[in-house]
Amino acid sequence: MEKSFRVSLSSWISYQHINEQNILNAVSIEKDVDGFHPLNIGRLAMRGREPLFVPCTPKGCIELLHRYGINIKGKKAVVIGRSNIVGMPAALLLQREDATISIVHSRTKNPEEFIREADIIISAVGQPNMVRGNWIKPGAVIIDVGINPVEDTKSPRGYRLVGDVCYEEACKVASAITPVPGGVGPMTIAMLLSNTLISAKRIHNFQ
Ligand SMILES: NC(=O)C1=CN([C@@H]2O[C@H](COP(=O)(O)OP(=O)(O)OC[C@H]3O[C@@H](n4cnc5c(N)ncnc54)[C@H](OP(=O)(O)O)[C@@H]3O)[C@@H](O)[C@H]2O)C=CC1
Ligand SMILES: Nc1nc(=O)c2c([nH]1)NC[C@@H]1CN(c3ccc(C(=O)N[C@@H](CCC(=O)O)C(=O)O)cc3)C=[N+]21
Repeated sequence: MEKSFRVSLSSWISYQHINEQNILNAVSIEKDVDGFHPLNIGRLAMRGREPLFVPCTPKGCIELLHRYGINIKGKKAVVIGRSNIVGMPAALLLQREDATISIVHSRTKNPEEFIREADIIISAVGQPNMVRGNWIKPGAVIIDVGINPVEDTKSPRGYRLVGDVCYEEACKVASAITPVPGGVGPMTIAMLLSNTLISAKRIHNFQ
């Protein structure tokens, strides 16, 4: 009994250890609606190549900029955060749109120096109210990706959601800012549906 338990325990451990890279490599690139497969990310990074799918949250950020008529070409943009799912692909997309980008991360010294220069700010950090009003260039456009729960005893859930940007301060300085909730979050979901539709149409040779 004990011996067989040991054997099954070791196989259980190898089953439970989900390896992110193995999973991402296993997803068929034609069905990679998250846009996380290394081939898709590689194509996103290369000039003259097109990814089959653009990651949903960064795609939603660019869609918001387009829909609100915000010019990206030639603008200074800062992306705060460099994760594989948001910050890095957001920076690649802005660069593809001919912005000049800076990427700020946890090892950046004096992040506000970079942020103050930017015409467009995309923040994907996960730190409530990190970006203050006096870090923002007057007239800048702010896309706040952060979804951060903060304790709020007055809310029925016991918490409320805030972004990475101090909204009350930033809305006085920015020319446009996305709220949290009701900003990028719902766009992510819409872009996942958009990518799923693109995938289905391609698979069925549908226009
Ligand atoms: N609205 C939406 O649809 C989505 C929202 N989110 C939200 O966006 C936020 C970020 O998500 P995700 O990218 O997955 O998070 P990760 O934790 O994977 O990445 C956070 C990034 O922020 C950087 N960072 C951390 N602290 C600081 C700091 N003090 N100053 C500057 N940079 C810092 C990290 O730097 P380093 O690389 O050096 O560690 C890292 O690159 C979260 O709040 C998450 O919930 C995420 C996905 C979708
Ligand atoms: N591989 C991966 N893919 C993701 O897509 C992913 C992830 N990891 N890690 C965590 C973040 C977070 N995220 C959210 C998406 C939408 C809302 C959303 O729609 N929020 C609503 C509010 C919802 C509420 O009130 O609870 C809003 O902002 O209006 C929130 C959070 C996706 N993420």
